[in-house]
Amino acid sequence: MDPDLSRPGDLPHRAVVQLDWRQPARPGRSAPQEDVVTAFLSVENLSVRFETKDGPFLAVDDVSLELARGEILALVGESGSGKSMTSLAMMRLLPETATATGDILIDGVDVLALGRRAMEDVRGARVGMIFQEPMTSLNPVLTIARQMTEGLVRHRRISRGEAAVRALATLTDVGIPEPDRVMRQYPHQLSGGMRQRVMIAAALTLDPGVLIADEPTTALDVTVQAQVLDLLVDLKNRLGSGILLITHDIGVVAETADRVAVMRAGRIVETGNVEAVLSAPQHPYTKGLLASHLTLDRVMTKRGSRPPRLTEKAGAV
Ligand SMILES: Nc1ncnc2c1ncn2[C@@H]1O[C@H](COP(=O)(O)OP(=O)(O)OP(=O)(O)O)[C@@H](O)[C@H]1O
Repeated sequence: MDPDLSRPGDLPHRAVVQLDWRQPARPGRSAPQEDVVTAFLSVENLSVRFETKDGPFLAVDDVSLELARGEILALVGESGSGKSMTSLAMMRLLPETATATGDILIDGVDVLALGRRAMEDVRGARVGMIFQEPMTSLNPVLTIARQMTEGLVRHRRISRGEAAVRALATLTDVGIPEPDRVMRQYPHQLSGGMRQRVMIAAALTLDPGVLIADEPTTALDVTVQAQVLDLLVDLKNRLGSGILLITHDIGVVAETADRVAVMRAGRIVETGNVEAVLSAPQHPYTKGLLASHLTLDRVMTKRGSRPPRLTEKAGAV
């Protein structure tokens, strides 16, 4: 599908070139121009506060992060550290008792300032979301075809027939064998791994710049987990998707991510390139996370021994 270049959200990430604002032009010199990896998603000083009977509680405390297209940023931390609240705030899907403050820019759009209808357009079209358990996101009484084409018909105003062609192509993109047959099936007729692939395909149909994947493999068995993670890396490389990968598993970070932000008690305590953070963690909490998982050698060995690419696999899950 050709991108609609009139919409900033459809610009291929490689085309993003901007003046480097960090180096203002001096008299007599032309302003330096260079390729800058522009953040598609930018979060600044985000806090999420709950009013509880014991008083206010900050589930997310002054979090800042950026994500460009074509990279995977892992947000890692133990249960309760605030990962999900951070991502739900980005999608404006927080519980009603929560209040978010700060700045969240998605493709230049100030998410916290949007009205409800405008936010519905951002969801799906600019940011796709994948959850841990696809059955909670897929509608059990609708065929896969119906669920895959709904967003396209609504957001892109194309016919059901055109939407079906696009849906079929996206199912093929995520490595689903016999996509024609899968289109006619219901979620319960698919394996867990296949459902997660369908979920990823559904999130991709509108060609969003960013995918938020909240523990996308936790509910899957180990072999299928590796295949789904491999798929995310493949999508990043092939389609240039930016992926925010939320996980409690440092092994998943080592396997998949380019950069990592380590979260603890609502705050980001350490951030950097994965190799740098995993081989020389600075914060005691990061050291603890690593120690409680695998020895460092094993984590880094895992990263070096990525499973074969999707296209080389004999059978998809
Ligand atoms: N409705 C709520 N009211 C009050 N506190 C809440 C509510 N929902 C979540 N919290 C608290 O917010 C904090 C952050 O929760 P969050 O779900 O973001 O953590 P997490 O890192 O995603 O954990 P997990 O991996 O278990 O999902 C936790 O301490 C949690 O107890």
